[in-house]
Amino acid sequence: MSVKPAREKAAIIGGGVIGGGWAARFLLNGWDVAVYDPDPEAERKIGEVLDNARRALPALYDKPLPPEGALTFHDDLATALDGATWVQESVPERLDLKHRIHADLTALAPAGAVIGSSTSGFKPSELNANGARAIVAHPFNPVYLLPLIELVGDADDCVRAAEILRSVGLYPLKVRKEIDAHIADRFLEAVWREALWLVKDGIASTEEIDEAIRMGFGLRWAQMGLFETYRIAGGEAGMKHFMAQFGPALEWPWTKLMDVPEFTDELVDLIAGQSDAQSGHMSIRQLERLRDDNLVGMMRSLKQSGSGAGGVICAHEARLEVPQTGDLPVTLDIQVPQTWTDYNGHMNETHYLEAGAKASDRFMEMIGADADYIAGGLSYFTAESHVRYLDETHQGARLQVQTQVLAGQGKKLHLFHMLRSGDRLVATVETLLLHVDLETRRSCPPAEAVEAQLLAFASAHAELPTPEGVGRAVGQQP
Ligand SMILES: NC(=O)C1=CN([C@@H]2O[C@H](COP(=O)(O)OP(=O)(O)OC[C@H]3O[C@@H](n4cnc5c(N)ncnc54)[C@H](O)[C@@H]3O)[C@@H](O)[C@H]2O)C=CC1
Ligand SMILES: C[N+](C)(C)CC(=O)CC(=O)[O-]
Repeated sequence: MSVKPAREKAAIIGGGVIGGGWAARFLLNGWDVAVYDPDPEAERKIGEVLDNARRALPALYDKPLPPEGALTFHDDLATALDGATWVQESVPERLDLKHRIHADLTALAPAGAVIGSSTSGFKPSELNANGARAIVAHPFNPVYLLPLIELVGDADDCVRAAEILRSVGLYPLKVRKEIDAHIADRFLEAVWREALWLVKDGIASTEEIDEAIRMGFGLRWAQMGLFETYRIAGGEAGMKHFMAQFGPALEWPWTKLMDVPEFTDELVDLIAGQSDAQSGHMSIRQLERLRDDNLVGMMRSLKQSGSGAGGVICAHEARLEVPQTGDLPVTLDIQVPQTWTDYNGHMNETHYLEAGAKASDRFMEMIGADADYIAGGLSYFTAESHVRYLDETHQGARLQVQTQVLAGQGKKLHLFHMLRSGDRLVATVETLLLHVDLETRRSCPPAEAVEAQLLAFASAHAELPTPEGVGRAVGQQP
């Protein structure tokens, strides 16, 4: 009898904005999560973060995440920590408070557990000044979507932590030396400081500053960062030319450098007032959902090239399984992202074909026509597709595709994809693919091993009834 392995457990100490995001990241990756937070509102707040996470994180993937773990709340720290593999402290950014909490965590957490701190700026040597054993595991909001975790501290603990973080789809970046505010918050601090000056000096409003970011360099940074972007900006002459041209500007008075505007009531009111005028018509949860839908759309695009966060999702997706049920292979199992929907409030027509195309790609992998095979110069091209739209499906719905081989001999591969949402058949995509030589760009027979696997599917599927709708032409719909 096979014994199901026990689920891993994470203890979340402090369940606010960041602790809630960590809880969602672990839960949606199948971990049990125990939360310790004295705030009586913590359960409600985490519930709301979790609702937003459920509509966003699974929509990044073309495979389902593991079944959700169990979420529990505890008044007693020892119970929350019992059996935890990962302990994440996310209490407010005050060193005295962090010292008290880490003394307790070091005493009570299981000896083998990683103890991470979400601190935005404290160094491990500061956190551990009284003998604690934490590493910095600094996340980015929303933790359930953004992959970066800056790891700072003991080398062995960071190696162990990195493997766990990768298993839940995160991207650990080991910071070589501890410094105040790690790597990313050094930038964010500089940008924020300059922005505060621009508002205080009446140069720009909060809205104009946000436009200056999101209409320009913000778009560039998500896919290439700073240095790769500037390499291109140097033109054919490259990075040295870029530095020669723009380096001297660092000496000019472009920035206020280290001066920080004084946080007077007047400045705080000015910024808060402009921010209300800019975004006050939406609640924080609505803004979070808008942000998440945009992030999911952008991150799904980055998957195409494997750039930046897109590469992290691809690597995590390769570790996920598509559960198989029934006589036909399940070739796609996804949660419909918001960016697949349209002004009619349902999944847009183009994405039914996209789902069919992804199912064809997956079926090719199943018969051995995978990335290595394609790199070897052989592949399939789609020659014809027919989509029947039978029912609606919506954002957040689970969409599963099962694929029947109608014919699979020689150069031809004739597939019938059935798209289901729950027990409803919402579309069929019938596709004819031709095997091609990528050098001559002409059709040719597949390699023997691929043909053998294809024939095995084809003969098994020939025993099954022909699905309703096969061979249907446009206009024949009843
Ligand atoms: N908000 C952000 O954008 C980011 C914050 N961080 C870091 O994450 C940490 C937490 O920040 P936020 O989540 O923003 O703060 P928050 O104020 O939203 O949440 C803090 C939570 O800790 C709880 N708490 C207070 N004392 C506690 C105690 N003794 N034991 C257990 N829980 C306790 C509070 O009730 C609250 O729910 C900070 O170290 C911060 O620097 C890191 C990345 C981004
Ligand atoms: C504002 N902040 C310093 C708490 C921001 C971070 O630490 C990271 C983030 O999510 O931007």
